[in-house]
Amino acid sequence: MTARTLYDKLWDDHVVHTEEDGTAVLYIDRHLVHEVTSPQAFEGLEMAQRKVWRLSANLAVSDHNVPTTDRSSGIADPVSRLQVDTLDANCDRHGITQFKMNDKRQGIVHVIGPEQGATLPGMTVVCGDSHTSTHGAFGALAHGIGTSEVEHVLATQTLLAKKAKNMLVKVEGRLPAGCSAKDVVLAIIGKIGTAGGTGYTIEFGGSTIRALTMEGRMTVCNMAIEAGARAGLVGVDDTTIEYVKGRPFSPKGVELEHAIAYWRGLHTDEGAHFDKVVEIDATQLRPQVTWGTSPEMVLSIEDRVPDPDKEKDSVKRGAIERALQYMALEPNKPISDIRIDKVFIGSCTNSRIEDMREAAAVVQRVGGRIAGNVKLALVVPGSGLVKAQAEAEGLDKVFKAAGFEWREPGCSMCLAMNADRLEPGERCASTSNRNFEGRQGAGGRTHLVSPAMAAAAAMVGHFVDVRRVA
Ligand SMILES: CC(C)[C@H](C(=O)O)[C@@H](O)C(=O)O
Ligand code: SF4
Repeated sequence: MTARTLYDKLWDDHVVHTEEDGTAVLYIDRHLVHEVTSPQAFEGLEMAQRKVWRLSANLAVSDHNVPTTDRSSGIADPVSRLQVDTLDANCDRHGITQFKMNDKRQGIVHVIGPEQGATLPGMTVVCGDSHTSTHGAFGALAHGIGTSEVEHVLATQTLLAKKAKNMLVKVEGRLPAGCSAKDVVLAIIGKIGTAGGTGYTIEFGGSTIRALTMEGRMTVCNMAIEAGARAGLVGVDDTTIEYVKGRPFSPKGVELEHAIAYWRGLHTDEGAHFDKVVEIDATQLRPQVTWGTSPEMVLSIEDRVPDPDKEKDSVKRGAIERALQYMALEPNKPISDIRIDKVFIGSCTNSRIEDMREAAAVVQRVGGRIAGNVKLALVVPGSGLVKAQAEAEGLDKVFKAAGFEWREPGCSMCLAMNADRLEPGERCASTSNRNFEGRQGAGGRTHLVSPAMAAAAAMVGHFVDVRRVA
């Protein structure tokens, strides 16, 4: 048999039918649903008088529009309230399992899927959300879909798809102190660009990736979409299997044994062909900070803001100039001199328990309170269960004592769809995944960093090499 990549295997195991032009019908194992991209899908289903094809494949949660402050009196904003109420009503009507806003298991869809064992190796996982790539960390074929596709999946449990090409991003070596999975993925995007993965499914491999925890692998796959690839993947190993075992939705007993036997084969065969291979030396990494308005505009904490005059390519020069203007940065300014107004530790990239621990450890190490110029520092756990775990470990106390706000789970300040946002001109150190103009609020300026770097910036008031703070 010819050697196959992990992507080839996942694809082959889910294809129901392929047309001559390559369009395939893929079977979908898990459909995650949130309030933003599902209302029209349910409406379409009802207009066609269809039922949900396989109820148990669906799991729903509201995350983008939920408030992160006290929820006892509901949602103040009428638009957000309508979105959340609509999802509740749709799930109730169809009998779809949903974690409602005040359920302890509620959280960001990409955090709760894996946490519940609803995301499993070998699955096809879709959701009307581009960061569905996160779930590829489990050796699952996972990607975002549009609202009309959400309706298609609800109605048929299948999706029309065309196979992408295979790309391998191989990261080798031990991560230096102060660097984490976030720095790895920012560096990858810095190298290949936001279009580098377009048309590919990216498998992340190499010793650095193997050494990452499942949470770290999720952080990397989460941002595959920012590298242009709809899906990111990591092969299954003991780390994967250990993480998956014993979760509410995972198989048990003999079913688990059968599943593990299958999962063990979910890696790329020796000698399989990749259409593109990129190699990264992790030992050379430094903590990363984005300076511009695209995730590829990224440098290390030891660098300076780029100088457009040094760029020969006029298109690139124009892009740098525009980004610097929006970000209100002067060329050649040391990244470590950039002062910030707000800090956001959260989002589906970095809101799991290890992220909370990493940030709290820095806060504790530096000691004292957040810097005077930092108006607001938010810590938003990715789910109610992450929040409870963090509280059991006393992390909330560490944050609160230092002046951070400890919030309820949701997308929060990752994007301006709820009450948490930047005001025009404000500058934020954020652990999220997108730094586009206005992403965190009209006129807001976003710098993407790791949880450790965000915590360090909060304490010092400007970006700082986390290896240098106390
Ligand atoms: C609202 C949703 C459709 C969107 C996405 O697809 O990713 C959001 O989650 C984001 O991060 O921009
Ligand atoms: S946390 Fe941010 S990136 Fe993730 S799903 Fe929510 S809005 Fe999208």
